[in-house]
Amino acid sequence: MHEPFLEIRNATVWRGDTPALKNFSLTLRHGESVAILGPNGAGKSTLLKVLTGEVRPEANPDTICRLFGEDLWSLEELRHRIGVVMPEDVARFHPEELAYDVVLSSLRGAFGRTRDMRFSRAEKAAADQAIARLGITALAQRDFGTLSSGERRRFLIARALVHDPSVLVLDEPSTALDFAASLSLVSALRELAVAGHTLVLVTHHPGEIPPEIDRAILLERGTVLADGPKRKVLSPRTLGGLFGLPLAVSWSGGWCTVKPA
Ligand SMILES: Nc1ncnc2c1ncn2[C@@H]1O[C@H](COP(=O)(O)OP(=O)(O)OP(=O)(O)O)[C@@H](O)[C@H]1O
Repeated sequence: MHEPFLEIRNATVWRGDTPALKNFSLTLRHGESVAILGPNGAGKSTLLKVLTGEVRPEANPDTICRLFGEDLWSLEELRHRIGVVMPEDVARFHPEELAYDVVLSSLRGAFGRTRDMRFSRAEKAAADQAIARLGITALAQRDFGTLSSGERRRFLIARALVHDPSVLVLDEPSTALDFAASLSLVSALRELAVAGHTLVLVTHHPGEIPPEIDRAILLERGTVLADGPKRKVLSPRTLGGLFGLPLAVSWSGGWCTVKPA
């Protein structure tokens, strides 16, 4: 069994006055990509924020929260171990930022390059490599604001990969992408999974979980409703109960299709 990079036991996580995760337990391991699903407000983004060290559970004697085997961690160190792709990050860059610098500035934890930032040859090579992996080298000298939504999303993934993290976290990566851009994004994710990255994919769409991700975790009101092989978890009964709709689920080549029953 691979080492866990996230171990949470009996954790309650508050967001303002809301217990966004309640008595929550979950283990995620290197080498096992997962898809996390659940209705709006179920706690998916909160779970990702625990994983990226941005929020912590309430301190209780029986609560455990370990990231990469540590009870305490530095955000700087986590940044090297976890690549994070949040669609809202697109808006953090000036439209005239060079697409290449969107990727490169990740090495300084910055959202854009300033004049005084200097980068070594090795750092530039890491950016070139991440950009090449996403197939966007030809776009790297364009202004970020002139790229399509799908192209910008690819640059955000390259930005997340520039540290060569073992774990890549993606929060609803296909939001606002058209059909073709979503398909192309999913194929980029498949390549990353095949290349050995562990993906943590939050999605509202069972149909975009690639065959390379077998484990599905369903959240409901801050708790884990179901966790296991996706064919078991994404059943008409469980999904239908969660969303309050009669649903039909079919499978083909590791892909899931959900329709009204
Ligand atoms: N900054 C905040 N302040 C107060 N409450 C918050 C905050 N962030 C999240 N919450 C609340 O915590 C709960 C879980 O929110 P979270 O964003 O984790 O859900 P989610 O499953 O990611 O939802 P969605 O699918 O809508 O993105 C919700 O009830 C939400 O209103």
